[in-house]
Amino acid sequence: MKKTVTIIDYGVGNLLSVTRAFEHCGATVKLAHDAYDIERASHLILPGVGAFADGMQGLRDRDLVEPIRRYAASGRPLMGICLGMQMLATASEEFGEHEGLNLIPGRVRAIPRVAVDGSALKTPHIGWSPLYKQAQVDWTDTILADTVLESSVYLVHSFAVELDDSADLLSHCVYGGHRISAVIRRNSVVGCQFHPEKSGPVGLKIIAGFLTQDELDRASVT
Ligand SMILES: NC(=O)CC[C@H](N)C(=O)O
Repeated sequence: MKKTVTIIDYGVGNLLSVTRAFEHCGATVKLAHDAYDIERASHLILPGVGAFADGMQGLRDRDLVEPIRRYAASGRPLMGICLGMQMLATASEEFGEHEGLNLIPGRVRAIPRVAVDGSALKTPHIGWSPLYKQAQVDWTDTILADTVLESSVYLVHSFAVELDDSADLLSHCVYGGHRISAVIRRNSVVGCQFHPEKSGPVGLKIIAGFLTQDELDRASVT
């Protein structure tokens, strides 16, 4: 059955490329502008490009913060992309201290300016990086299930999520020898620091994997 994906339109997001990618994977795409649209969604996407503070202000201006938190608590699938992933965290240090959605506990901090070998590290990190899976994770029920190990994905970012609980990490990238959270997940909420809509066939597999995710039993949502 054709899945319907609802993309949150809060004034800060690359809606067109995300829409095209989900439609390419066979989904019907709707945009969410208010709480009603979010309450009716079965698969919700939080895209995002730009500054964390602007993103969260965009949600607050539209009274979308609590509806997104209620949606996540219901156990339905939610995917945050790039800035959208960062907004799933507790808070961000990007240009100050800003509260996030706190759906996956962690803090958004600047990626290091110095590589582990002591050389200077350019930011933003722009380009393709292999996606390394966490060995202890059971992949069968995740969005990465069909993804080839160490497939490359496309990133554009200067900040990254540092998780409170490493059990929420599904996959990491490596930049300058530092581990960068690439895919994080708690309950039905998943975040991609990279852009799956711009990561070619691998990105489309990850998007298709998200479409296979179904609502969790509410009792299992921690
Ligand atoms: N491409 C982006 O929107 C980046 C998100 C965030 N501002 C960061 O620098 O990590």
